Amino acid sequence: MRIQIGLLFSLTGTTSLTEKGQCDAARFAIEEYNRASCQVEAVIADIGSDPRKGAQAAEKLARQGVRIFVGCYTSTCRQAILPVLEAYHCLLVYPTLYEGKECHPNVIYTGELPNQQIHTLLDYMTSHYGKRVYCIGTDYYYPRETHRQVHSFLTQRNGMVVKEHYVPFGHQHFHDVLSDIAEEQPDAVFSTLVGKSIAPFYRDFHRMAAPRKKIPIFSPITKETELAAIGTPYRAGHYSSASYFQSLPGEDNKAFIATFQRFLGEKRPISSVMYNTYLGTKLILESLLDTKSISHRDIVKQIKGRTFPTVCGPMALDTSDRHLSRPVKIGKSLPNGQFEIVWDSKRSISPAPFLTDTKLPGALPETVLNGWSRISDEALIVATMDGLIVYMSEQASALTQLSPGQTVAKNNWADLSSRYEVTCSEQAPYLFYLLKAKARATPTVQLASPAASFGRVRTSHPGYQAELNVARLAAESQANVLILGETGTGKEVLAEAIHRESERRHGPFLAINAASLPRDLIASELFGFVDGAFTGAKKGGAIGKFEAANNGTIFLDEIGDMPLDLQAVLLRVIESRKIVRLGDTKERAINVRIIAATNRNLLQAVANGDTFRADLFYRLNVLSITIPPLRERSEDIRQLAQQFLHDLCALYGNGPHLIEKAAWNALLDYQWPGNVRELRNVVERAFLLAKRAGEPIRPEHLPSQIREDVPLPSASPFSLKKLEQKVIEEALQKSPNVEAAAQMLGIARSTLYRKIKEGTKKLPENPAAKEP
Ligand SMILES: Nc1ncnc2c1ncn2[C@@H]1O[C@H](COP(=O)(O)OP(=O)(O)OP(=O)(O)O)[C@@H](O)[C@H]1O
Repeated sequence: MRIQIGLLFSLTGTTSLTEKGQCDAARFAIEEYNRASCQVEAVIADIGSDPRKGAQAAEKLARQGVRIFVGCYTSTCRQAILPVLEAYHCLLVYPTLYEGKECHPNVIYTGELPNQQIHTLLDYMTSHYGKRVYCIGTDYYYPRETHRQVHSFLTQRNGMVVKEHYVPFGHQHFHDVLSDIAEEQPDAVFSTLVGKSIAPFYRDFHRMAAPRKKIPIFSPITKETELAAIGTPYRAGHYSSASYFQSLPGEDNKAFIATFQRFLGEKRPISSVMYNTYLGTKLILESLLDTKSISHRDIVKQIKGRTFPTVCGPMALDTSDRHLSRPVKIGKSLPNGQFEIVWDSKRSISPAPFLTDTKLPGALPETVLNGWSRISDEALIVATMDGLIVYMSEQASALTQLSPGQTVAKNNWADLSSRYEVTCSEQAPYLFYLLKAKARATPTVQLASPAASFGRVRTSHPGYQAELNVARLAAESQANVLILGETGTGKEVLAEAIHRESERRHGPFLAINAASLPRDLIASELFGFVDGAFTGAKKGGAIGKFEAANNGTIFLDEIGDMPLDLQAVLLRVIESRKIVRLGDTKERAINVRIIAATNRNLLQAVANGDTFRADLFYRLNVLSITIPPLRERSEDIRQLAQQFLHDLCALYGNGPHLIEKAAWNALLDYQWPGNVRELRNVVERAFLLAKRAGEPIRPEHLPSQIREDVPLPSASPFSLKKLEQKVIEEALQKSPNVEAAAQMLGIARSTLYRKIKEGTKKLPENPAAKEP
């Protein structure tokens, strides 16, 4: 059996500097394999740093029968080829470090995740250099998302991102940025520049910023390949982190370098992305030997859960997802273009693709994180229940040798108490330790409660709590915000909470829904119009929502449905902070913060390149918050239902206060396609029925789809959709018109129309189920 493996790399284009090495590494792994059994052919496609080309190349190869791919460097490129992988049942080995938040069934990820690479690098940076950091990156998803995590990490440690700056792909002129860095004098620079921008930035940085103060650059991307392009004397004294460095000691690494360089025909540097590509390709090839199958399911089944030796130490493909647990090192760059290892995790760090914002399992109160050192002399350490230190006040850092990110075993805490007076308070999911040098008396300290509150939005779901941390940051900043979440999850409620907690709280909060407005009216609604601007325009004209929201916040709901031409206008407004009314030429300055929301996969739309503009996406996505669907936060169903019941009792003066156990079970089992909106409607309906009967809420007061809801048989991604289809179908059948069906489902009419249009369900034959 002759097997073809598609190598999707950019041999030309702005990121070719790094990707050429990755392509060589995959070829090397294949050549090594073929030496034993000559069965595999590498089919190379140059995707020219262009995601669309990547998708086209993948599709062409898939049509020719290729089922295994290795490749992609940028996340945008990976995202672009996912639909091809799904359509043709292919597997992709994605060998590049990335921002996480993904676990696609057709992908194996062999690059480092932020919890392995970024958090370790930031820990080192903050403990050795300081917490005032200047971020610079190339303008696309990975740098923006990574800087968001840097921001979140630093804020939790009383640090800050002093400024964030982005440049387009291939940008090579850094004079302005470097003057800015020289002015700001941060403790460190964090760079996510990629490709051709790296060498000019490091060179100019050396010339301009460095002489005043030794400011190091920390970058997850700048490795041996890039250092070679930077050259001497510009490349020494900066930091990176990864599992692999060429300078790793050990005979096995020496042998690997020697054979790889022989294959390359030159003494070219070897970097971690190259090693991760070699490793990923090798894993697939070894599995092929055993399974003799090119089915992505068989290959993954074969590799999952296995531990295998590497020159960096043992690694294993996690059984629950598709990322590697791995040891991580931090390297400091040397004049010769290699790294000196300055820190070594000495153990495998498990992958946490969905724990990218923070290591915290839940939200710690801001008061503790930001204010402790200012308001108290006590040394405070906060650790998770299994001993991972997630926060240390300045006093605690001064008093002990410990640092955040370290795990302290239970008996070692006891050891500390021989040197300090230690008071421990357990408030799950955290342990709070107060330390004092032994000679001093211990005053009683009231620890702040770790429960978080953000206006009406309360949650016990750890993932959502972490997202609410970002929402709090958003409230403190002027940045644009993008809220992602299914319909009815509370995007508008959260947007309003951010507004209410921000400096703009005394200004207006105006919401506009792009999907519910006729296309022709969106522009006039947003920007206003002058007399005679269009046929039928109101006499005297009108101001638009942007002007009306001046000094406040505008909430643009369903932004994913905004027509492309209007997206261009919106982008101009965001950049210039000026609007022009329709039919007018005069520019008017506005001071409005934009919070946008969508329940669509905008990134996919950006990757496809035809429905949403990438530049607008990145403008809006300065801070993005994802609200998990209600079915994933069952802990909130109870809390929200109780809150709604309480509100209803207060509103009606009396009524049932109790929900019977059987009714609770039905509520907790149900999948809530309409999310919080649906829950609120269901509780209100049940409240009124039970009130009339003078009873507590029982199952018979709940709608039939909830009483009869059968738990999903498995975590199949398709069953949920089917369930949703069933619910929509039933609602349409039972309702006299679409409006009533939408009400029954607890979703907006526009949302129901969209779902019908998406092919979720065709309008039924029932002639009654039509528009009124
Ligand atoms: N945390 C909350 N507390 C109380 N009510 C909530 C909460 N979140 C959502 N709701 C209720 O759910 C309804 C839907 O919320 P919202 O309109 O904010 O959702 P959405 O995600 O913007 O929906 P859509 O995508 O359909 O526009 C609201 O009317 C509100 O009453």
